[in-house]
Amino acid sequence: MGLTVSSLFSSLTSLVRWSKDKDVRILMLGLDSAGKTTILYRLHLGEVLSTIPTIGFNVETVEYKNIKFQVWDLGGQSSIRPYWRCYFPNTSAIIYVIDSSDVDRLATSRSELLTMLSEEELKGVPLLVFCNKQDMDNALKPEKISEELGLAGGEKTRPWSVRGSCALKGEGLEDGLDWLVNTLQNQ
Ligand SMILES: Nc1nc2c(ncn2[C@@H]2O[C@H](COP(=O)(O)OP(=O)(O)OP(=O)(O)O)[C@@H](O)[C@H]2O)c(=O)[nH]1
Ligand SMILES: [Mg+2]
Repeated sequence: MGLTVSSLFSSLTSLVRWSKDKDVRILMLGLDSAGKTTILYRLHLGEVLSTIPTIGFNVETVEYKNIKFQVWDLGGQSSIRPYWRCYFPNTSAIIYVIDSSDVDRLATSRSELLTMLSEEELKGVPLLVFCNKQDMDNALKPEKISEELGLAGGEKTRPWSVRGSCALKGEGLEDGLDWLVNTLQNQ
């Protein structure tokens, strides 16, 4: 019993130390109009803001379960994508956002994702994919997008998860963050 209490205390202590000391820097990437900025402000303010295309980046602190995430939301237009790499150093986790209804650009989104994952600076960094806009009639299901991305066959160097979300309704976002918190804490 004594041992159990002491090991519980020690895990709690390490959890507190982890959340205080660790600079949890999250990069949120994906093609233009995927919903990144909408997700950022949904998480930061708890509401949906009207957005314009991001030229450059937005950065906000998102506090979730006593952990402060510094979330960097980068513009996704093709002319801006080459600058994503400037933000790669010291990244704790990547959130990659896909517009599930943008079927025509899924291949482009996959190719941008795979290019990014091949970067040395992001080696082993956990990846959370949000298949956003699940409210749209033509949205592909997360399972289908996951299959198209092909991570199950090829990505063995990092923890990853592909999940559905609807930023407008706030659905799926907390489940995704829960996965991220658990993954980071178990690293
Ligand atoms: N139907 C639906 N629309 C969404 C959802 N999330 C975002 N949108 C809309 O998609 C559009 C683009 O959203 P943004 O958040 O600006 O997209 P972004 O990924 O930041 O785009 P860039 O800044 O250009 O890279 C906006 O009109 C949002 O209201 C969603 O879950 N469902
Ligand atoms: Mg944006």
